[in-house]
Amino acid sequence: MASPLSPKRGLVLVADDDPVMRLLMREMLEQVGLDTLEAEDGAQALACYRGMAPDLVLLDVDMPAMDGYAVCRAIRASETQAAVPIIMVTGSDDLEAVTLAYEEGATDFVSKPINWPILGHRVLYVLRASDAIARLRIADAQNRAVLAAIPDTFFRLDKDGYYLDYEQGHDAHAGFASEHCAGRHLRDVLPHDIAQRLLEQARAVLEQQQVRSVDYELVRHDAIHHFEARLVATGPDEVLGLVRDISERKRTEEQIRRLAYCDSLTGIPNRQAFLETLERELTRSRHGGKKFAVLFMDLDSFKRINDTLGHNVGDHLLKAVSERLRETIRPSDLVSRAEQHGNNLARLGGDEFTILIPDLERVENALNVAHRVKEAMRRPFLIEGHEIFVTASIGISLYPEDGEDCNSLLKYADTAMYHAKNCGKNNAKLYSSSLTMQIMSHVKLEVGLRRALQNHELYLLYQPQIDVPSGQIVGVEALVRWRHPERGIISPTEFIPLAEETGLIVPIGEWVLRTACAQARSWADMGPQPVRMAVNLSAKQFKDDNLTQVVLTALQETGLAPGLLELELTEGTLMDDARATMITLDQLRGIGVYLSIDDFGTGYSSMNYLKRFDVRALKIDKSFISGLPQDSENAAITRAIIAMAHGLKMAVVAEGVETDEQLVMLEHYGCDLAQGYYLGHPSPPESITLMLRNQYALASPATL
Ligand SMILES: Nc1nc2c(ncn2[C@@H]2O[C@@H]3COP(=O)(O)O[C@H]4[C@@H](O)[C@H](n5cnc6c(=O)[nH]c(N)nc65)O[C@@H]4COP(=O)(O)O[C@H]3[C@H]2O)c(=O)[nH]1
Repeated sequence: MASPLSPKRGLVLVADDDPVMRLLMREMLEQVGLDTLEAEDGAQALACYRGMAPDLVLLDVDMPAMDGYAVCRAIRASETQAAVPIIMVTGSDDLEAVTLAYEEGATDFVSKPINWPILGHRVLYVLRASDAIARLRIADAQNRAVLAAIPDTFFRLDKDGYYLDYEQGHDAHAGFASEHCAGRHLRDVLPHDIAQRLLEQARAVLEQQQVRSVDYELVRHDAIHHFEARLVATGPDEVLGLVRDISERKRTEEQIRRLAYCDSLTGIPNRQAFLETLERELTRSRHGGKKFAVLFMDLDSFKRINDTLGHNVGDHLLKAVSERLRETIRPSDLVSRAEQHGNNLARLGGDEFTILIPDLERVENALNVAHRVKEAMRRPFLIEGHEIFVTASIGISLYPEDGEDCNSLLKYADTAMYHAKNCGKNNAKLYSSSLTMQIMSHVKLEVGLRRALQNHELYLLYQPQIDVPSGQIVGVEALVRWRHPERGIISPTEFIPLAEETGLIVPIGEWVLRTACAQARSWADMGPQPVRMAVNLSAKQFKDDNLTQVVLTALQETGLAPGLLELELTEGTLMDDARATMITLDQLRGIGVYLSIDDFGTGYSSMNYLKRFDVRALKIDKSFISGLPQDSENAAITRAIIAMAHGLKMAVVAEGVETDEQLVMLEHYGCDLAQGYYLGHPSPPESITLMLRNQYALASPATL
């Protein structure tokens, strides 16, 4: 009966000169399912072995002519591959025979007298063991082949971190010599921190029986090499490590990272890189209870430069800007950690740049950086022979005050930047939640303003202008108001800038002009001395190519004499683009309208310009009048302006006259006209009609 232990049956050569022994042996072996062959002497045994290739040889030591030892030796000598198991049958307790048998290459022995019942099992066991050894040999050969084929260095470690062995890989630069490591501790071979990490991971590998890897860097032959050690448990207390030089892979990864994270034009980090830096900073600051700021910078006139000087110059400018920013944000107040430095600055796209200021102790630090950036941008850029002047608008958001996540912080810095732009460019503004409210209401106001004209929500008030010596009303200024359906009356100081920004000033201005001209015409028809109608023109209106035509049409449609229309311009409007201004002024003068300068004294106040522009009158800003008569400085300025204007044959209007004393003083200085609450508030047309009626009645009662 076959033994349940036997994995496979086989062919056994039984060699013995005693036929009884051979018979018994064969009987026992066939009992356990083995096939047998027999040989009656050594020579026959050898021939049989060569001819039949048995799986096992049972060999009696004492045989005539060629004994068992000689046969064993001959078999072993002829073997090229796996060794066939040979069991020698020796005399009882013949230690010398046993020793000799092993020396000749025997696998096992049985001694006489043979324990027949167990012989078959013994043979089966040896067959199985030799089978296992053969398999092990194959596996070992395969392992060696694999290890020889891969370039990695490999080693074995015990659980305490001692190298059991160490086999250097193909790249001799990468590893250590075998004798340098075998028997030594990781710490004696590698820098302490790397050894520690390897040891920790090796222990984890033993605990969890999972493959783990550790990346580390070593300076080898004056160059930094990156290595990856993969650790795998090969027993309960033993770890196999495969070490590969991954420097090339790291370089490729770095190259890919650079391509994915760098702005190709300027070489600084791009939006993606910045967002990731921001994310890391957020986590760091959250844990460390720290603050940081995000600066959002936009160049004020980049589009103009691109359009006028071409994209090539635009690209060069962006490069130069990023370089200058890099220099500007280098000082230590900006950079908390060296490796962070490069990523603190980024180009989000177009002319938008961002800067991260970590470890912010005071908000002022962020403002200081913004200030430095602004100053750096103001220095002219020399690009392809062009001297280019740019300014920057900067918005700042703060963590944690303004937001708790990257997108919000970036969005708020952007919002603050727009606010800075709206506040006159070349500005830096902090974001505050009230700013969002402000912007929201700004947007709502804009939507409302677009409807205001159609819905007849705009109307004009008129403020009288008095001839100082005579006290007569000689003119009125038209001042627009907006009756908002929900908010009530809105001042022009609030909605005119918005109208300018959105371009709505052009249709609104046109409406004001037509309405005012029509009103002036109806007053002109009322009496002998017609009053002049002053209308404010904002800068945008003045630049509108259609302005002259609009003025002409308003005059023609209403039939108002051009000399009765006064257009008030501010100094800023006139100075903006001198050449274009001269042309428009010439055209307006050609029509015959009266031109004056509003808010004089608050801007450039240049006499040269006044001469060149050749306007008929100037209005002294009310800020100079309000201090009179006590403020001696303002008094001196007012007197000087009046004298200068008269020298240029210009009439002078004083704005904001609120008291009798002011009027007396202005009269004393020779001021021509005055306007202000003391003389009349901005009023509805009916009130002015009444005033004019009274005036005409007093002058000539017969006309009433
Ligand atoms: N404190 C004080 N203020 C006085 C006194 N007398 C008059 N004012 C105010 O001073 C402003 C004078 O107008 P502005 O300098 O042309 O300044 C105007 C003008 O620049 C602009 N604006 C008004 N209407 C129009 C318009 O139809 N078109 C354009 N483009 N701008 C306009 O809005 C500005 C403000 O207009 P308002 O709010 O009507 O304010 C008016 C007027 O109400 C006084 O005695 N004391």
